[in-house]
Amino acid sequence: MRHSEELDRVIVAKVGSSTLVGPDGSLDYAYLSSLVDQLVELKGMGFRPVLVSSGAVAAGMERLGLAERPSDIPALQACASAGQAALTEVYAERLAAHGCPCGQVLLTRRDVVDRRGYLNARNTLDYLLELGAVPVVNENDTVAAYEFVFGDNDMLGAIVSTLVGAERYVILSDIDGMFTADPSTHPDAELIEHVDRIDADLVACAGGAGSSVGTGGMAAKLRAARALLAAGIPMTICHGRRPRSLVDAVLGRGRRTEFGSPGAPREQARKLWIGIANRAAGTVGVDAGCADAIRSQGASLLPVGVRSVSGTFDEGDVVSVVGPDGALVARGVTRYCSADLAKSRGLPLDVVARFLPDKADVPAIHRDELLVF
Ligand SMILES: Nc1ncnc2c1ncn2[C@@H]1O[C@H](COP(=O)(O)OP(=O)(O)O)[C@@H](O)[C@H]1O
Ligand SMILES: N[C@@H](CCC(=O)OP(=O)(O)O)C(=O)O
Repeated sequence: MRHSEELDRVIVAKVGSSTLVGPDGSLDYAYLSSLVDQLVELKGMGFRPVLVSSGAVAAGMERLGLAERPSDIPALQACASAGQAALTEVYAERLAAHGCPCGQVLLTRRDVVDRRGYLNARNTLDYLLELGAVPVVNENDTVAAYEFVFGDNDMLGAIVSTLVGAERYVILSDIDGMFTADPSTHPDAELIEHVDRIDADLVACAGGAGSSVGTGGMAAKLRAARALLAAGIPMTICHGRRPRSLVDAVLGRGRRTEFGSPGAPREQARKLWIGIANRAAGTVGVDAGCADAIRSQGASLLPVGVRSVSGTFDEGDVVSVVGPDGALVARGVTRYCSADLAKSRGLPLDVVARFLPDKADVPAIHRDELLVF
C-alpha cells in the first residue's frame, strides 16, 4: 500500500559519469557543488528533486588509486563500493550546507522486478520527499550482476520517475541532446528538439557512448524515453555542464531534446510496474490488425491475433508483445502459459474453450494489465 497520495512537482534528474568527472577522470567537486545548488534552487521554487547519480565506479577508481577502469565484475563492484561512499559523502555534505537532508537509495533490477520491493522503494522515496530530503539514487553495483543490472542509469532514472510519478525526467548528459547522428563522428548532425514517437528511423540515429566513462550512449537514453512516452512522463536530455541547465530544463528553457509533453495522459501505477520495471519472460508476436487494436483502441490481446510465441513462460508472467515488423507494441501479464498460447494462436475464444475449458472468455492479456508502447 502507498502510504500517501501521489506527491506533485517531483523532478527526477540523472547525471552521468562523464559529466561528473573532470578531464583527469577524477570527480569534479566544483561541478558537484553547482549541481547541488540547482537542486536546492528547484526546492526553493517548490519542486521536489530526486537525483540519480552515476559516478560510483569513477569515484572509486580515484579512492582506490586505480589508473584504469577495471574490466572484471568483482573489481568494478569494489570500485563502486568505495566510490559510492565518496559520492554520498559529497552530496550529503553539500546538501547539508543548505540545511537540506539527503537520503541514499541503492536499487537493483531484482528489487524492482519484485512487486513488494518496488512498493517498498516507492514508499521510501515518497517519505524522503515528504520530509524535504533529496533522495540520491544509484544502482546497487556491489550486488547487481549479470541479468539483474539495469544496464545503465538512464533506465534506472526512468524507473525511478515512474516510482515517484515524476512531473519530468531530466538527463544531464555530456551533449546538448539527441542529434540526427552522433556528433562525435558526424559534425554536421543537427539537434532534434522534440520527439513524440520513437520509430525505427530515430533508433537508427542513436549510437552508443562516445566517452570511455559513460556506459549508455544515446541508444540507452532512447530506451528510457520509450518507456516514459508510454508512461506519459515527459523527458528532457540536455548538457549537464551548461550553467543552470537543470533549472532551465525544468522551466522549459535552453538547448535540449524534449520527449513527450506535460499534458500527456498518465498511465496507472500498476501498469508502469508491469511494463517498465518488470522483466519480460517471453515474446508474443501479433498480426498487424491485433497490433493496431491494442495501440489505437486499447483492446485486450486475444489468442486470435497471436502469430508466434517465443520463450517459456507461465500464466501470470510478463511478456513483450511485438508487431509483424518486430517493434515493441506492449508489455503485459499473460493469462496463458507459453504452451497453451502456442496451441491457441490464431483461434477465436470459443474454439480455444473447446480444448482449454478454463480459458473460456479469457483474453491472452487483459487490457488492464497491458502497457502500450
Ligand atoms: N544521435 C546521437 N545524438 C547525440 N549523442 C549521441 C548520438 N549517438 C550517440 N551519441 C553519443 O552519446 C553520448 C552521450 O551518452 P553517454 O556517453 O552515455 O553520456 P552520459 O552518461 O554523460 O549521458 C554522446 O556524447 C555521444 O557521443
Ligand atoms: N552505477 C554506475 C553507473 C552506470 C552508468 O549508467 O553510468 P553512466 O552511463 O555514466 O550514466 C556507477 O555509479 O558508476
